Formats: sequence, structure tokens, C-alpha cells
Amino acid sequence: MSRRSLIGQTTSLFFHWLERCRSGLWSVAVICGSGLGLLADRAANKQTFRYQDIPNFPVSTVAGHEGCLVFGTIEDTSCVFMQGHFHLYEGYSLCQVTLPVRIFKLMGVESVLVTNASGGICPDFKVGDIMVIKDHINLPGFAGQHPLCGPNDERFGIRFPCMSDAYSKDLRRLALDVGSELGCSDFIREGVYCMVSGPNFETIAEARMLLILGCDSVGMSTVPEVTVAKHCGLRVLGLSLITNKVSLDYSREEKVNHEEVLQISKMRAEVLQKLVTKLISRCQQQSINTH
Ligand SMILES: O=P(O)(O)O[C@H]1O[C@H](CO)[C@@H](O)[C@H]1O
Ligand code: HPA
Repeated sequence: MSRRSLIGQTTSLFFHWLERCRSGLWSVAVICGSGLGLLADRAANKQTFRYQDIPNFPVSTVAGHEGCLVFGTIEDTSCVFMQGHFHLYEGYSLCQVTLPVRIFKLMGVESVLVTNASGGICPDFKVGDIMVIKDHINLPGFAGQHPLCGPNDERFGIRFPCMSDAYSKDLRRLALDVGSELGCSDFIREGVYCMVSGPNFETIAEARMLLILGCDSVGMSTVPEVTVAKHCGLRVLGLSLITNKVSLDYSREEKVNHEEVLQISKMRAEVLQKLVTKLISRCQQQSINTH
């Protein structure tokens, strides 16, 4: 089959799904961070689209990001999974980084579950901990790298959105409850995620500054997607897997690298998968109860 007809077929299939979504059949979007693409594995009736076959969609350029959009169901909940998301350091604009979130909104998605890998700043955190994101610090935003800069598209949201409750309190509580039901309380934390642009990992002086600023973990993603999701009225839950401890001490010999990040993500993906799967079905029940 020629590439052109393959793209044509994929595109029409994609629009077929979009139609279903518009009619209210899809409700949860899961954005999978580094090495966490297998969160989609438990979904049934899967249909997968490669980003490269979706017109105008960015493509993933980082190891551990498969670059596929997967539609499926978990119990009775319809879901769309992004196996891989986009980063400033890949050279994408924040408009491109957050494009999928606005597509989800147009599809009728109500809740977004964002996952990522991050470095632990809080001295109490251990590698393998799962941090429920309570709040974030948008460090690139302070320097004008913000996804909502530019003319405001009123169809999505207001010019000056409030971010004091970007992460749904109900979903955070639900995540802690589900974590405890699954016997994960020992390694489920809550904390503040800080976004840096990357692609380098932090210097020790930068890490110390982040600790003083009140950051519990640091990564190079998530904040733009969450900001745009909140702007357009989506409910957000963020789960950050602590894949390494950030060096705060000049005498520490260990050096972080992306391979180690992916290795820890792979090791913990099964636990996260259980958590996410249970959360999705409970999240749907919650949404039914509140409507
Ligand atoms: O935030 P995600 O994409 O999960 O991954 C984190 O891990 C990568 C660095 O190892 C960076 O992309 C950082 O942001
Ligand atoms: N710093 C920034 N981003 C990261 C890290 C880190 O230590 N670990 C995983 N993503």
C-alpha cells in the first residue's frame, strides 16, 4: 500500500474516532511520560495511530516516547492514551506541545491524567516513589515561555485563568485512596512539581535553589499541558514517578542520565498501570455521580 493511501486510511479512521468522541463517548485522556507508554496496555479494543500519520501532529523525538495515540476502553470508560508527549527542548513551540490537549477538549474529554518521570528534590523522596502533583512551578513561564502567550482563543477559555487549583482536589484525594487500596501508601507522596526547559539535568546550585523555592520534584514537561487543560476547563490529575534523586551535594558521585530514568520507569510501570487503570474506572464513577 502506498504511503499516501495509508495516510488517507488512517486519517479517515481517526476522524471516525473523533466523531465518536464528539458524541460524548470518550472521557479520559492519559498522557504518558518517559518510559510510561505501557500504561495503555490494559485498555481493551485498542486502535493505535502513529503521530507521524496524523496530519499536523508533532512527532516524538525522544527515547521512551513511542509516538502513538491509542484509543481504547478500560472497564466501561473510553480513553485516549498519548504514548509520548512533546517538550520545549525538542524544539517544539509550546503551542505544538499543548496541541493534543486542545484536541482532547474538542473530542469531549473531561479529565486528563498526566504522568511523567521526574527527579526528586525533596530529601525524603526515594527512587520509585509516585508523587501525586499538588501544584507546580512554571519556571519557563516566568521567562515568558508560556503556552497561553499570544492572542487568547476565547473558544477555549478566558484571558487570565486562575491556576491556584490546577490539579483537581477530588482527583488527588481519589489517587491517594486508590493508592492505599492497592497497598501503595508507603511510596505514594504528594508534592510540588517544577518544570525546567531542559535538556540538561540540573546543576547542584540550581537544585539547591529549587529546594529553597519549595519544589519537591523537577522535570521538563507537564506544566504546559496542565496549564492549557485548566484554561479550557478540563479536570487534571498529575502523577510523577521519581526516577532519580537530584544531587544537592557536591560530594555525591552518582550522575543522572536518561537511560536510568527509562530503566526506573520500566520497573515501576506495572504499579503505575494498576493505579491508573483503577483510577480511570473510579474517576468515571465520580464523574457520573457529579453530573
Ligand atoms: O517529563 P517526561 O517526558 O516524563 O520525562 C522526563 O525525563 C526526561 C529526562 O530523562 C525528560 O523528558 C523529563 O521531562
Ligand atoms: N531533572 C529534570 N528532569 C528529569 C529528571 C531530573 O532529575 N529526572 C527525570 N526527568
